[in-house]
Amino acid sequence: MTTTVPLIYSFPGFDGVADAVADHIISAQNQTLYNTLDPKQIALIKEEQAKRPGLLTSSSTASISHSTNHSTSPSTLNLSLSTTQLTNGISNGNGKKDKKRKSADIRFKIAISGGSLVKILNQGLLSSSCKQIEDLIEWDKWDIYFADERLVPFESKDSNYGEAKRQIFDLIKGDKKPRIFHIDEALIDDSQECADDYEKILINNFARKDSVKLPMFDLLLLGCAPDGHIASLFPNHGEQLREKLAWCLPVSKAPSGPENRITLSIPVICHAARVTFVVEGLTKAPVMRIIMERPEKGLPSSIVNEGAAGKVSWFVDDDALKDCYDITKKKYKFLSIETPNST
Ligand SMILES: O=C1O[C@H](COP(=O)(O)O)[C@@H](O)[C@H](O)[C@H]1O
Repeated sequence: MTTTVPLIYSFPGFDGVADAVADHIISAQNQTLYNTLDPKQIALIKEEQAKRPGLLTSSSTASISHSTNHSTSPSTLNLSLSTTQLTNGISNGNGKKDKKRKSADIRFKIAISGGSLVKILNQGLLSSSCKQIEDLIEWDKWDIYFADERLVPFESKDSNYGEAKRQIFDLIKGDKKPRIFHIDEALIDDSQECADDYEKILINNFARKDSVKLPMFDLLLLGCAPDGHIASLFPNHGEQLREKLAWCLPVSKAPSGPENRITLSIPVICHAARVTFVVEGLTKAPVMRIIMERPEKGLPSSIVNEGAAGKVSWFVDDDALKDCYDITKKKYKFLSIETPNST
């Protein structure tokens, strides 16, 4: 394994991480939906879209998404386009314009993890002192997926979807809601069936007509546990870490937390447009040192640092970085919201 250096942003504490992660998410959202971070340009595009609802705003890669009964807010067949650019039409590759793809169809496709990340997202997106955020997040253009799920009932505190619902989705004000793609709770007793079913949702949404080798999330948010697992990929589960084909894997005998789970595979994680790790707290200091200074140990996050090189960033507080000496920390530059006091 070569040494690949990801971007490491460090912050004095939890609030600083939460504010920066919120800014990072909004920037990914705007880049996906408008292909720009410039608020004036975004306002202009929105104005144009309001005047001409059919305006095409995107080109290049198109993925077709179709909501299934797994989405909590089903809607109609939908074409979603990943890079945006104001244009009057989209070339279908033969130089012809495809009139069907409309700006309103572009979705921000994000996958989130469970665990401590959920609190960070609650703080950064919904409880921030920065009031601007409410106006900047376009929840109704989000498709939210899960990087992994623990196979327990949704009402359990161990359920990633359950906790995200209680701490994020249920607290979104107004009627503009995201579409949420979670596992089928009826399948929690069979991890293989549950993983296959979730993979089908991904295939349906990312590859219905196109032959797509891997789904491409616009943003994938990952945590990292003290034992080094990310999503539900555990350090000593070699077979899973080496998986090349499957998008979604069943996990049994997880060494910490609920034993049975499903998880996105390493190739899917590495294929995302942006892979972002969010880690805070003293308990993470030992594992952060191994990840940052001993990549040859091959922890799951080191595999991702390498496999998704150039797209990976880490948002970490000073406690979690306290044992890392041989790293270059970057100061995070706010791109979409005003720099809050916490950083
Ligand atoms: O089991 C899990 O743990 C990881 C890390 O959680 P954290 O609380 O240490 O941040 C989490 O990312 C994953 O989604 C979850 O299933």
